Amino acid sequence: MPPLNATSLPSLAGTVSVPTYDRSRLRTGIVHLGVGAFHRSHQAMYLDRLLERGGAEEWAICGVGVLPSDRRMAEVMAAQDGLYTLVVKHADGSLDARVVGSVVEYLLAPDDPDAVVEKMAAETTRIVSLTVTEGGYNTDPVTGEFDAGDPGVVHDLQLGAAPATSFGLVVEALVRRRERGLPPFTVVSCDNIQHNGDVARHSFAAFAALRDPDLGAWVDREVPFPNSMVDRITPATTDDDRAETARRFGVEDAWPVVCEPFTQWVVEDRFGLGRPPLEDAGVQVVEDVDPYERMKLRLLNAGHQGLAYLGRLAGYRLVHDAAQDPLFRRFLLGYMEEEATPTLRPVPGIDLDEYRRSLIDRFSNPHIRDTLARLAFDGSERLPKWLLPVVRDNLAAGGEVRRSAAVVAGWARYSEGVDEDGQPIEVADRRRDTLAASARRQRQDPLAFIADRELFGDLVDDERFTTPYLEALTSLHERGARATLDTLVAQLAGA
Ligand SMILES: NC(=O)c1ccc[n+]([C@@H]2O[C@H](COP(=O)([O-])OP(=O)(O)OC[C@H]3O[C@@H](n4cnc5c(N)ncnc54)[C@H](O)[C@@H]3O)[C@@H](O)[C@H]2O)c1
Ligand SMILES: O=P(O)(O)OC[C@@H](O)[C@@H](O)[C@H](O)[C@H](O)CO
Repeated sequence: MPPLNATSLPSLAGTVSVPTYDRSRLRTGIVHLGVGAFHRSHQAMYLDRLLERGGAEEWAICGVGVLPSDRRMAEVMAAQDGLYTLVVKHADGSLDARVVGSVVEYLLAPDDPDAVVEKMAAETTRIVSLTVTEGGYNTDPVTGEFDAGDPGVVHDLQLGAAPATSFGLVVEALVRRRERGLPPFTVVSCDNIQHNGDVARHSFAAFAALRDPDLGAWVDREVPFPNSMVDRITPATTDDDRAETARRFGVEDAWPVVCEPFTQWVVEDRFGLGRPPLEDAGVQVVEDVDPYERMKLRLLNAGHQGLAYLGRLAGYRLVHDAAQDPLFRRFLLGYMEEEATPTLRPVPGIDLDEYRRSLIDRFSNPHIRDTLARLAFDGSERLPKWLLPVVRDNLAAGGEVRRSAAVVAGWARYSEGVDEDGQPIEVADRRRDTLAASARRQRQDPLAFIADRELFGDLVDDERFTTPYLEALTSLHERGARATLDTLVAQLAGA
């Protein structure tokens, strides 16, 4: 079996769908920072669809790895000429595979930061997009302020330093464009953050202002940052995925990507230098993305947080196993119906009953084999941004918060780093040490975990939250996750 690359591509056409467009004629119009699993299952897939239809030849993608840990991706992209296999896994076990051809270049910033800056500064680049995770915006979880003390930021602000962060790279490219009389590109964040464009604007303008206040004001004023809502469950690729891609589709791909069938991208129509005809690929281009992103982050992503900690404590490792458990289904649906949905705005064209049910079905797809560990990664960047806004809105409106409080208590118990069988839990979080220290104190001082005001603000002062939180935490300590959920679900059903 030949390895996947431009030369072997024609020979694969019999076993897998491959690009029929001429990749040698494509031009790069988009530079994407953070080419991970999600970019490859989502934005690059939409662009591949457009390229297949024709008429978007100037919108091919140059991928960029910002971190040294992107080296493996750089090697694979170089060896495979940017090609990779996207394997869609349906709930009935059937698979579709397609070799995606829209990523035509890849640059690793730590090797050559100037090449990355020049690529973004080039006149042909009209969009810079990002999937650099929630933590990649370097903001305080409660205040939203940019962290000027971050070591990468401090480094990038030194005179003459080669940029090593997204902020340093993007702002330097904007500076060069401005000096050359070129208008700024549009920055499109595709991360799971409410108002991701506004957050990106705030962070990039704050960094630019630290270089020069006038530059900060210019970025804030002149660079378009549309908000977007993005959705497609995409787990990390495993060796089994590689083997299955070879066996089922005859493709020897060092880094395929697997995902669910569902996909959605809703983006605001604010592009300074034009955009691809995204609608033709099924993207919803709207005036205001807020209702969509609120719905998705508060139902899907906060729902994921509900599974991540309590599911792991109850002994599960895989998302679908927890989601198929009737107790977890009732708990999750209850959270979605009674706590998240009352905080949403009407969402054009969406039946929320149907949306909630479809989420449970999506979580239950056994072939995705998504892990609870992936959902629990960097909880300190996620839970405060997805679940705590639901709590705050409900407290303000006199609404229900008991299930949300149980999820937060689950996170607190999980952060102790030991499961209910006494086995270690690998807590992967940039604040792991702080979380572990406060979680370890909570057996004596039960509010210790949520006393961290950087994460929880003033929630610790509100008895309407602390009372159910303490009940859940005590029950998790004394009776475990299952019994805690059982009681809560029964109580709330009778409420
Ligand atoms: N995987 C999904 O199901 C999914 C779905 C919707 C949205 N997303 C969004 O995409 C993001 C990435 O998910 P993924 O599955 O591609 O993860 P991944 O781990 O496969 O890739 C993450 C990429 O982000 C880069 N990155 C991380 N921190 C960074 C930083 N501080 N600066 C610059 N680059 C940084 C990594 O180097 C890597 O290239 C998520 O955090 C989320 O916001 C993911
Ligand atoms: O990717 P993260 O870390 O932002 O969040 C974990 C999951 O909730 C998330 O990846 C979902 O699978 C995704 O948002 C579905 O579209």
